[in-house]
Amino acid sequence: MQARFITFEGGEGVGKSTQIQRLVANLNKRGVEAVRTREPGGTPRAEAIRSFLLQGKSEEWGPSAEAILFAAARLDHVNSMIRPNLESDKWVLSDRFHDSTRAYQGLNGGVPTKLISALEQLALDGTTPDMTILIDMDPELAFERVRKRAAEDGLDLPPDRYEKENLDWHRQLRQNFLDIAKREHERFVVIDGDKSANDLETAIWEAVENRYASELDQ
Ligand SMILES: Nc1ncnc2c1ncn2[C@@H]1O[C@H](COP(=O)(O)OP(=O)(O)OP(=O)(O)O)[C@@H](O)[C@H]1O
Ligand SMILES: Cc1cn([C@H]2C[C@H](O)[C@@H](COP(=O)(O)O)O2)c(=O)[nH]c1=O
Repeated sequence: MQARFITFEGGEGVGKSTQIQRLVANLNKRGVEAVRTREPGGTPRAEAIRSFLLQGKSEEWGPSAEAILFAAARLDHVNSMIRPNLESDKWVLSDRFHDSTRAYQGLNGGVPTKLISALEQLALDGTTPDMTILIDMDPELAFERVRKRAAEDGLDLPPDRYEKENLDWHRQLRQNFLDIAKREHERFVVIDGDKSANDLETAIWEAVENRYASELDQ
């Protein structure tokens, strides 16, 4: 069976982490070895860059430098984690990947497409996702979920680098992802995130099963 590389994308709090865990479990039930990872991060070196970026320490450097840092983390992630797992026939599911750089640093941050494309070429070097699941939802509703989670966990954490941007910024971000998905409609599946976690799980499983029916039947 050919190993597949699936990425999850979308704004803050739309349910990516929840659904990626469920998809790994569903694939495992079908006898598929699947591993879960995230960006920025997924390797010790990339996690170090994640802390620096999400604590906002890079903000004063500007969006182009931040895009370069996300790409540096991605280069290590692809070379040390994603590609080796795919080569040993494991499916890799990543919570965010290069479309986040396009949407956050490129389309919202104003980083020129030429730089974004050059960084993609450098970091991915041909390791492009086979399928991208975009969980699309109103950012206001998604932030309600994030606030509820923080209240339930008794946490009073400061918002991270991008959570603190205003609602218009996040509405534009949502549109950016939808525009990317429209341009690359063969790779993307857009799922409405405004449903229960169980209904979302079913919709995502149907999309994956539909696309890889012959492989999952082996
Ligand atoms: N379908 C859903 N309905 C209601 N709440 C949900 C749903 N899916 C996830 N949640 C809750 O919403 C919060 C955010 O979910 P999750 O962490 O999966 O989102 P995320 O997209 O990975 O977030 P982030 O971008 O902040 O990492 C969590 O508290 C989670 O339990
Ligand atoms: C990969 C990637 C991520 N980001 C942003 C998006 C989020 O605000 C954070 C990651 O946090 P999460 O809770 O794990 O979703 O980083 C970005 O701006 N550019 C990127 O390439």
